[in-house]
Amino acid sequence: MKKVGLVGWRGMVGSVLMQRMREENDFDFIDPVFFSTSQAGQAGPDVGKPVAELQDANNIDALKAMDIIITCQGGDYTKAVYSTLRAAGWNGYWIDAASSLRMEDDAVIVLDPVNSNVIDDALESGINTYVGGNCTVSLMLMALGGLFEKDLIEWVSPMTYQAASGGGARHMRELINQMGTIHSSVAELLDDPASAILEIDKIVAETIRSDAMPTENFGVALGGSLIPWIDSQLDNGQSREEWKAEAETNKILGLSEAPIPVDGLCVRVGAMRCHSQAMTIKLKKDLPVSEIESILAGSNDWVKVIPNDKDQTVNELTPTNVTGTLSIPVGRIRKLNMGPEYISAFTVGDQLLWGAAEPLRRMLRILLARD
Ligand SMILES: NC(=O)C1=CN([C@@H]2O[C@H](COP(=O)(O)OP(=O)(O)OC[C@H]3O[C@@H](n4cnc5c(N)ncnc54)[C@H](OP(=O)(O)O)[C@@H]3O)[C@@H](O)[C@H]2O)C=CC1
Ligand SMILES: N[C@@H](CC(=O)OP(=O)(O)O)C(=O)O
Repeated sequence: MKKVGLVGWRGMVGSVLMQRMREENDFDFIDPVFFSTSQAGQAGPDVGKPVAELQDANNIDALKAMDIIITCQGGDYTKAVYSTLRAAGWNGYWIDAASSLRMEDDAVIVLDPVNSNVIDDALESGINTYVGGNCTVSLMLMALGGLFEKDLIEWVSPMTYQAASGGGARHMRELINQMGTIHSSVAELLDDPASAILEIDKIVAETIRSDAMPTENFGVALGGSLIPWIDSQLDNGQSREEWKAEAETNKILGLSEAPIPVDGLCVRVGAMRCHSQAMTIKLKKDLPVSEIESILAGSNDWVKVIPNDKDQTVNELTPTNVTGTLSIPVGRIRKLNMGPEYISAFTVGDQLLWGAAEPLRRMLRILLARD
C-alpha cells in the first residue's frame, strides 16, 4: 500500500477532507501517516485502523518517506517545505489545497471529472505536483463544464456571492457573532409587535456601524451588509480573487494557448460555506435553452439543472439547500435581452467540498487506481 502523508488534516478544509475520505473508505486503500506542525507525538485520528503517532510536518526526512503527500495546511507551509523536499530528491506526488503552486509550469490544477484528460496527460508526462483550484473557479467549472467541453463559450462574466468560510473558520464564527450582535441590539423591540420598524432599522444601522460589531477578521461588517472585495488589490483594478477566474479556468481546461475571457466582480456575503455565482455567458452560437440545459445536465454526476421556475429556484438553488452536500445546482438559465447568444445562469456550491476537499480526494484516488 502507498504511504500517504496527510498534513493540515486538523484544519477546516482538512476536516472536510477527512470526513469525505472516511465516507468513501479511502483509508482502506492507503497506509496513512498523519503530520502536524504543532502536535507531533500526540495520538493520530480514528480512521478505522491503527495509525502511528503524529509526525512533525516540518521534518523533511519523515516527509521523504511518503509516496504521496496531501496538504491542506496552507500556502505558508507549502512555501516553507515544498522546495526543500523536492531539493532533497523527493519525487513523490504532492497534492495541495493552497494556491501557491497553482500557476507553476510543473504543477497541474486538478478538477476531476472536469479536467481528467489534462490530469491523465500530466501523469503520463511525469508531473508529480497536483493542486486544487480556487473554490469559486472549481464550482463554476463543475456547473458549466458541459458548455466548456463542447467549446460553446465565447466569454463568461461571473459575479460572485461568496461565503464566510472562504476566509477560514474564524471568519465563520465572526459572521455569526455579528448576526448575534445585530439581533441583541433590537431584541426587545422585535418582541413588541407595536414597535416602529424605522426605530428598529435605525438601531440596527447604528449597531453595524459601531464598535460593538466584532470585525477583527473581516475588518468591516458582513452581517447586515456585504463586502465587494475579496483578497488583495492588483494594479489593474482586479482583486486577486477576480484575477484567478480567467487564469485558473484556462489552466484547468488546458486552454492557455487560446484563453477564454472570464472576468467579473467577487463579493463576500453572509452565507456560511456555499459560494453562489450569477453568470452572464456569451455563447459561440444561438442554442435553444432546452439544448443548453441538457448539455449542462449531462456533463457530470453532481450538476443538477434547476428549471427556471420560481418555486423550484427559491427552494433548490440556494446555499440553504446545498450546504454540506456535493450537489451543484445550476439554474436561472434564460436568454438575455442583449441577443440570442447571451444567456444567464446561477449556480451554488459548497466551497469546502467541491471548492476545496473533493478535488484533492479524487486526485488521490486517480493515483491509487494507476497501480
Ligand atoms: N478556507 C477555505 O475556503 C479554503 C482554504 N484552502 C487552503 O487550505 C488552507 C487551510 O485552510 P483552513 O482549513 O481554513 O485552515 P485552518 O486554520 O482551519 O487549519 C490550518 C491548520 O491550523 C492548525 N490549527 C491550529 N489550531 C487549530 C485548531 N484549534 N483546530 C484545527 N486546526 C488548528 C492545524 O495545523 P497543525 O496540526 O499543524 O497545528 C491546521 O491544519 C488555506 O490556507 C488555503 O491555502 C483552499 C481552499 C479553500
Ligand atoms: N479566496 C477564497 C478561498 C480560498 O482559499 O481561495 P484560494 O484557495 O484560491 O486561496 C475565498 O475567500 O472565498
